[in-house]
Amino acid sequence: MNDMTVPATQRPARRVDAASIGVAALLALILAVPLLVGDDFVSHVFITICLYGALATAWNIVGGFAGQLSLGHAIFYGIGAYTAALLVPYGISPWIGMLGGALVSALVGVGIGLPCFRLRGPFFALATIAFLQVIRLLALHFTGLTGGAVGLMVPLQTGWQWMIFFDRWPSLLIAFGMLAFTLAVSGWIRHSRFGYYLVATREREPAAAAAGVNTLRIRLAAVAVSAALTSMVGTFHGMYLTFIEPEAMFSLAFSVQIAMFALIGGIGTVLGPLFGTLLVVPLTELARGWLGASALGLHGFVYGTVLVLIVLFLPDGLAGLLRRKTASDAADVEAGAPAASVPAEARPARPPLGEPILVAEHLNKRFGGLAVTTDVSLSLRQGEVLGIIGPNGAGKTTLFNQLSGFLAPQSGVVRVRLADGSLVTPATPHGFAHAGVGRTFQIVQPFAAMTVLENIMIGAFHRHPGRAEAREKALETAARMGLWSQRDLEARSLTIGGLKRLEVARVMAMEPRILLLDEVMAGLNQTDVRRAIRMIEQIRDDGVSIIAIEHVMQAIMALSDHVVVLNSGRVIAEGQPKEVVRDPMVIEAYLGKDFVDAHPA
Ligand SMILES: Nc1ncnc2c1ncn2[C@@H]1O[C@H](COP(=O)(O)OP(=O)(O)OP(=O)(O)O)[C@@H](O)[C@H]1O
Repeated sequence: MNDMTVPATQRPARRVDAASIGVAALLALILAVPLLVGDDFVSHVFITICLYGALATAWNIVGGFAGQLSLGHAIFYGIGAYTAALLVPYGISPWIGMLGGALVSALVGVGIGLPCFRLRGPFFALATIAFLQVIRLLALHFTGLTGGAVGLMVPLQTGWQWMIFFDRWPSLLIAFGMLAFTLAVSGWIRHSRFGYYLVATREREPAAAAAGVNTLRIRLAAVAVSAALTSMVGTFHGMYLTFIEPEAMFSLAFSVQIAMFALIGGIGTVLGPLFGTLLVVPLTELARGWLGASALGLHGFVYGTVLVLIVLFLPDGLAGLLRRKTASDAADVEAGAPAASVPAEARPARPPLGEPILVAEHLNKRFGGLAVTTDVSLSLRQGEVLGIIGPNGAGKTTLFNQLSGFLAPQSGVVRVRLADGSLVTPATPHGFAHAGVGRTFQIVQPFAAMTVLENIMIGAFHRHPGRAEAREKALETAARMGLWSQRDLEARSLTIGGLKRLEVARVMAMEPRILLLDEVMAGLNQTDVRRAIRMIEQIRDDGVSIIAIEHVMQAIMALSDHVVVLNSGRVIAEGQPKEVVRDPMVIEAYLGKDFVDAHPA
């Protein structure tokens, strides 16, 4: 790696250090204030802050990182409380019950997630509410187990073994430990490959799948972790309250409340849920304490007011405010980039084309009555650039979707040769990615909330699971793809040319052996087209075999070793570019006579 990358990799570390000190100071205050004040009510408020902060942080793993707005998280809270409380009469410590509850909750979470993760937006939220109501009704019905509407008293045995104390401070220590543990898990997730994959899946599921992410599995893992953590807090809260009943334990209002803390503090950030809790819980508890029975339900008014103010003035929550501040402090872009590309004359001569590396045989695909690909066969050889051209609606993108696992052909097969020479037929986008096939999308699919570098890291994680190595690979790829100076910008701020390069950079960071490019030059000006042609030549010379759908004939003529022409879903011609453009059928269906007049032999 070039020397110039060293400052770039060190600078964020200093920011992280400052942030870590801030977090440690905040946590120390949360623990120290109630211990120093020594008042029961203050201790109770801080215990509540710790517990709700932990619950909101756990919720945020699914609701924020994965972007799935669950309103049924009380299910796991209730399971945690009931599992431990039901085991206590058998002499089993709640600490053991807590682990059992976490395991049951993780399994229930996966069971609910499997059908629900097929749903999007409000439908997902509604489905989680429906599951919560079913479980609440079941808990009310099975009175022998749960005590039904009458509820269940937790046997009053005190001491660390039973999680019940006369003093407040042991409860405070446990609640604080839960908050710290949940934050540590959440922070680890956010900064690991798992967290990057979750955010990528939230932002653009197809692009994440093309980068090799098994999007369903990653979401199920998130719900399992989130459910287990929520359940652990539920166990302790049940013991702290010493009385549990279905209406309170499986409450919709409680589920909404947890989600709201995260929304107020900053959804999808590690500390946001805690910030939200720190703002709202003291306000509501103090209002309750001061006004007592004269203003029952006032806490709902406080939540509502804070939520309205946040939505109006801080749509990214409190954490968004902090992020804006640190981003402006850190606006320090260095100039210059490592050498981006090797000059063409310095590159070694191209080796002869090798054996077929991707083969499609007799692909047929219909959408209802419309035959979009009919008996399409093609073969890409090692080191080759295969151009696919054809008029709009010819079926080119549909063919690409079959070559990358996004669509299953009704008949026909796609085979990919692995590095060891064996042929496989993957069935899913991540299966194709694992077989070495990378693809771009005709309509660019950036992970908008991530920086350019983080976007490229999503591709780099495919072969470099560690964050540091993925970052190193992404920096190198950014330099090669001419994105060095934009690496710390949010992807949404790039121009169309930059977005197209980012699309290719993300795929190249996966180190694919086969690259499928879907109209990467559409909408580019002449300078950017020439730049893109040089970029693709360089990728080809690095040993990647390429299939490119393109309308820019200048690029097709300059790059392609072989061209396939599609029209109305059928291959109407194929061969060397110079032969194909003179084919009367191609001229009639696609190029037009003007093209031949403008490009005489
Ligand atoms: N999911 C779908 N459901 C129904 N019809 C579809 C679907 N996707 C594509 N089509 C139709 O299939 C045909 C081929 O579309 P496709 O996008 O593959 O063409 P294309 O050659 O890539 O076109 P363009 O050059 O405009 O991108 C079009 O008529 C399109 O409307």
